[in-house]
Amino acid sequence: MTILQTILEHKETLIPELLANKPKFDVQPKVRPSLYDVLRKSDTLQVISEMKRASPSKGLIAEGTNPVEQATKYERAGAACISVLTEEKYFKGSFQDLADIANHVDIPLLNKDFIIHEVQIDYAKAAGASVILLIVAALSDKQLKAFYQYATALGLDVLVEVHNEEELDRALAIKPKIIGVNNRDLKTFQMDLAQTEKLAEKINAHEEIAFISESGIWNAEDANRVANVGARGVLVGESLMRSGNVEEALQSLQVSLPFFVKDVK
Ligand SMILES: O=C(O)c1ccccc1NCC(=O)[C@H](O)[C@H](O)COP(=O)(O)O
Repeated sequence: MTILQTILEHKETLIPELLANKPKFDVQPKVRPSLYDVLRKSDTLQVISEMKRASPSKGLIAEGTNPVEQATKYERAGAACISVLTEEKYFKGSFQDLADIANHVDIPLLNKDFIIHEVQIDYAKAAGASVILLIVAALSDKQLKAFYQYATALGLDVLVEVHNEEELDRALAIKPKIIGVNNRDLKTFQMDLAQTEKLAEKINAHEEIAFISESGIWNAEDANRVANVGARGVLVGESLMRSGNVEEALQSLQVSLPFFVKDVK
């Protein structure tokens, strides 16, 4: 069984618990900028900065990190969006992390989790997220479409994540506004920025899509590599979590976009 299957099986066991408890968090209502607009209006590569304590591929990364302090550092350094992992068993995240961060930052907030049921979208919204993640590899076509529609009806942005061309074709069928190419193969953990390069042309044929590159971004060279094929943003976890100077590390990734077109009013 792959780690993705293991995570999804574990998620399934949690759904009855989520359904039994109405999502309730002490979160002040806030209107956040749309992630889509931020990506489309900026002429530098936008950094979606992740609160990531641990991962299946790397084990512990930064276990004792205070999520609000980390998110505040990201916001001050100019992050476009904060990504918060809420999966507990493998990533040591929580919805409480998300809710706490929501009360302390004003930029878009992505709930990074493995969504397989609509109730998880209710939790994301209740805990203050303005963006959710749908992983194509984890969903049937029917689920993908239904969850996309459900989330957008709730006013959430949706990041649709793909890793290969077959997943990209399935994603394009629902006409998403934001696509993320994950450079990490979630089945083998193999990392290759070439995935972003391989899929870029097909994504760029859809002018209205804002496309980002996810995982394995460590420095300006990586950032330039994905910006050069049309990515408008990067999703970065480990390198920022491990950095002794978050501001410097984050700002080194904000490279100029070679093909910038300011097309959103
Ligand atoms: O990070 C993992 O090991 C992992 C394993 C299985 C499924 C998902 C996983 N990560 C989620 C992510 O997509 C990343 O946290 C995110 O893109 C940031 O990646 P990185 O900058 O490489 O930490």
